[in-house]
Amino acid sequence: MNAIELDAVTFAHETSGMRFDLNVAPGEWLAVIGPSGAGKSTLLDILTGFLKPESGTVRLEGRDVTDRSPAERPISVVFQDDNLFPHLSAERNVALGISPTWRLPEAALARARDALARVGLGALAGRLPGELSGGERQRVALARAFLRERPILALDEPFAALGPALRKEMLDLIDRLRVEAPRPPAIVMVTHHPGDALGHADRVAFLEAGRIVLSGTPDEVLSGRHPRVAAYLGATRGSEP
Ligand SMILES: Nc1ncnc2c1ncn2[C@@H]1O[C@H](COP(=O)(O)OP(=O)(O)OP(=O)(O)O)[C@@H](O)[C@H]1O
Repeated sequence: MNAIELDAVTFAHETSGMRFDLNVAPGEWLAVIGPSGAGKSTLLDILTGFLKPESGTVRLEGRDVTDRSPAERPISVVFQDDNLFPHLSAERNVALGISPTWRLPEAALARARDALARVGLGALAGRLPGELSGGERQRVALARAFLRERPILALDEPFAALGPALRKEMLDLIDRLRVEAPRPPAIVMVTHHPGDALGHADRVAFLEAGRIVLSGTPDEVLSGRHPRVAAYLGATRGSEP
């Protein structure tokens, strides 16, 4: 059984039509790349349930969730920013991932502290998000996402605001959290940095004009043998740090 199946899913914004067919295996890490406007965010929004497709089926863990809201789907999402409640400490933010109640039980807080220690933030568990750096905030968001143990993790350019060295650190952290997870989630990661996939993702999907044009191992796709991918890589090279 696949973790994710998008079957003939269509969606049209005012000027652009999309159609996606995609399978992601349990525990597989898929990076989604492609030019601006290709449909990467739309694909993720359909997967997470923020957009409802016009036709087709979204199946997660074998269950048809096409009409289900984001909260009803077995997914955690980490965005580029605004993942955390600004008035709550890091440990409370993480604990809310497993115990969404106002009066957090001590057991949930203890698990949250443990999760923060595993991402190197044990000493900062009591800080508010505003008292953490951008990279630290994303560590908190990742700690929460992995603690929830949802079968699917959607990453929407989570490290776009970070410099290349920090991005690499974060990708390494995901590698480690995957290995340590009782059941590693399937990951779909939208990124504007194709190089992020190398050494981390299992597969890369290249999107253009609302279609998945090519899907393969990072080495295959990023070799640039496909002319459309080569054109995209050529265009991004100038901006790739
Ligand atoms: N709310 C909207 N209303 C109308 N058109 C939209 C809307 N959101 C996206 N689009 C259009 O749909 C297409 C795909 O947009 P999408 O945001 O999915 O692309 P993307 O690959 O994520 O782009 P980027 O890399 O710039 O974030 C684009 O042509 C965009 O202009």
